[in-house]
Amino acid sequence: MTEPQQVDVIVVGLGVGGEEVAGRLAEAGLDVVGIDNGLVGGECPYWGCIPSKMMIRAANAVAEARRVNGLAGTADVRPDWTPVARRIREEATADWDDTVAVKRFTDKGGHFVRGTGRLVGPGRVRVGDQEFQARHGVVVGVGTRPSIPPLDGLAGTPYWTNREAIEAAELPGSLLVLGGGAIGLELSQVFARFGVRVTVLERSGRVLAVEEPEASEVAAAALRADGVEIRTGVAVERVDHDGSGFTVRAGGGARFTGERLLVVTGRRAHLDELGLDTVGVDAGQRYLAVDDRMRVAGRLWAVGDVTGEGAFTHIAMYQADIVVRDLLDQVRRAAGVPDASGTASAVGGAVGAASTVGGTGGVPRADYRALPRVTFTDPEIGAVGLTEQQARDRGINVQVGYAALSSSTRGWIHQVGDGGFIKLVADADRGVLVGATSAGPAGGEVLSGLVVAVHAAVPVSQLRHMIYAYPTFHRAIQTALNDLG
Ligand SMILES: Cc1cc2nc3c(=O)[nH]c(=O)nc-3n(C[C@H](O)[C@H](O)[C@H](O)COP(=O)(O)OP(=O)(O)OC[C@H]3O[C@@H](n4cnc5c(N)ncnc54)[C@H](O)[C@@H]3O)c2cc1C
Ligand SMILES: NC(=O)c1ccc[n+]([C@@H]2O[C@H](COP(=O)([O-])OP(=O)(O)OC[C@H]3O[C@@H](n4cnc5c(N)ncnc54)[C@H](O)[C@@H]3O)[C@@H](O)[C@H]2O)c1
Repeated sequence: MTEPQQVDVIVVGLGVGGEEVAGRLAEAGLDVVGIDNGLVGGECPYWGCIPSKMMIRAANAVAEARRVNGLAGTADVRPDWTPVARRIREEATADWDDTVAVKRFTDKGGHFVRGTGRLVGPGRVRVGDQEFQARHGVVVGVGTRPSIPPLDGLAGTPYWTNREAIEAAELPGSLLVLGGGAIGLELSQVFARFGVRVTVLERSGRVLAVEEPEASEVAAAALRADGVEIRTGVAVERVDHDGSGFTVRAGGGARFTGERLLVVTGRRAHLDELGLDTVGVDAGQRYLAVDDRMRVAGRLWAVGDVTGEGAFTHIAMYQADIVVRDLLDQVRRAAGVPDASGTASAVGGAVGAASTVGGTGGVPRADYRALPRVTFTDPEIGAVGLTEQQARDRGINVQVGYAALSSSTRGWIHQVGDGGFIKLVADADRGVLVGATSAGPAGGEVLSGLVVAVHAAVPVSQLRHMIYAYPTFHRAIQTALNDLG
């Protein structure tokens, strides 16, 4: 082993969060090594958000075309998976090749190493037979991998995770989906709309169990209308594969069969692989705990899914911005620049950039009160902040307001496909919203106003006396506000 190579920053894992941090720090003039053992960009562009939303776009076009019947004449819709699979291969993933993403990073001045990075001491990372020592810090953005339940018979069968489902060039005749969470519901609806016989097997009492019960009902009803069979409260006991199909046996003698089995039962961080013990950090945690500046320990930061603060691309990006600013602030301080303003040119280079990027206004602290999330089923389920139950569990003096979209003018006009609602959760003592759900044809877009309301703690009295355009879906927010009680 040769002497470690001295660099400014080492980023382990160049997924959504890591790539953003590494790229921006390299652009700022720091000497950055970025390490990834998979594809630069991570899960989101290759097996997650982007290709799944391309599938959803296509499946929604199929569903909307079918709605011509009864609304606008007749339409004979014959879905074909070929253009969807082609688009994912050619436009989204370049056939799962990250050449462009690597170049994006190296063009910014970063140094890329393909391999598995592991901490071997404070500021030190080994990858293969190379070792790097970081002057300013190490950032860990290694994401998560599918959490596969230890079910009898499952290991060794050719089950799918999200990766095989996204890569599918041809669709099976039937599909069992283990897990009725975000991935399970989004992909089940897509495949059903393309003619696959889909059965969702969910362990808990309802699908999308982290959201409001009303959201679970809307999502389940929509999927059932697309022909998906949804079973909840299913305790899977055993999985078998006979070469041509799967059999899943569950409690009470239930038995389900399908040509393919998709296992989407959550995700898991793999902290044991990171060498955390060499820097005094507990590798037995479920996720890598961070403070509100994304710091794990001295000069060690983490970003994205591995932090357990919400497995969403927008969280990884939000955290990345904090890491970049905090790290550059540290660089500035190490260079003895007392204040961000005015002194940049005196020290030049990266420190100059640090003063600009991480400087005036200070380093923002992470605040997840108004964490938005959207499950892209049709109708979409958008949510922000606390659910009613979470608010009650925190001892908040809760008021709830509800409005069904089908009772709104726009919902009535929309007619077919108008399932959804607005639900508001208010803190009656403070007179502000602490959470909201917006389910509907454009539920994720309608959500934006509610995110502002929760984030900025806009008084309910002000929200009530705003003007809501007629006849929009978001006008149902006003109805729900008037229902608060
Ligand atoms: C099917 C699906 C759909 C999704 N849809 C959405 C959506 O619509 N909206 C949304 O906000 N989020 C969505 N997500 C979640 C989103 O993809 C993740 O939140 C996001 O990718 C997290 O980014 P990350 O940087 O934390 O990790 P990842 O994207 O997982 O990247 C981690 C990277 O680290 C690398 N790595 C791991 N260990 C090491 C190591 N030891 N050394 C070197 N490299 C390593 C991996 O190869 C990978 O490239 C979806 C996820 C899935 C699976
Ligand atoms: N639109 C989006 O933003 C989007 C889309 C997809 C994924 N994601 C992210 O990816 C994460 C992972 O998605 P996911 O759907 O894998 O996880 P999830 O945690 O959302 O859902 C997993 C589901 O599987 C169920 N389950 C667990 N073990 C089971 C078992 N043995 N049998 C039957 N059911 C079982 C759980 O009760 C849960 O309902 C999400 O939490 C989300 O943060 C986001």
